Amino acid sequence: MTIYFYKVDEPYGCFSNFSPHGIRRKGLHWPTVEHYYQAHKFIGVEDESIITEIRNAPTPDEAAKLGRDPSRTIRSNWDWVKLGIMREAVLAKFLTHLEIQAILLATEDLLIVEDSPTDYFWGCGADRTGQNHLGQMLMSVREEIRGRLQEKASS
Ligand SMILES: Nc1c(N[C@@H]2O[C@H](COP(=O)(O)O)[C@@H](O)[C@H]2O)[nH]c(=O)[nH]c1=O
Repeated sequence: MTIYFYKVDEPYGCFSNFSPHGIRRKGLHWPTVEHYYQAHKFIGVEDESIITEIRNAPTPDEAAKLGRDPSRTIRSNWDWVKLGIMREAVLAKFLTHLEIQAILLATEDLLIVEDSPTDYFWGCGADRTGQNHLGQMLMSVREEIRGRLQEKASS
């Protein structure tokens, strides 16, 4: 069995970066992982006010829209750093919100796939041949949390 997810209001919607599970990083609150991810496209760029604008966006869709605005220049090393930034945020999300941590752990060793019809990097794309980096990340976070809990139980 494979777990497919995409929209927040569909099964396993809590695995989406758009789910309403905030994280705290370096003293700041981020309403969703998507807000955090999109804002980090602009660290070190000339006008960093966009970072606050994205953090304050009323919805993750609005944050993504701002982050994807083609008229703005994103940091030049984005493709090198985006996986690390996303993992940090996804791990923080599942360490913070125990009710969704339980949902993630209950998937045991099942394959998790972001069933995005358009995204062949984070998701599987329309024909399901995409790289599924978000699904892979969720499985790696699942493994890490499982290890941490085992360590805690045996100490
Ligand atoms: N879930 C979901 C999306 N997918 C998310 O989009 C992000 C990638 O953004 P980018 O690097 O700017 O292309 C990443 O968090 C991926 O999981 N996109 C959407 O427009 N709506 C949605 O409900």
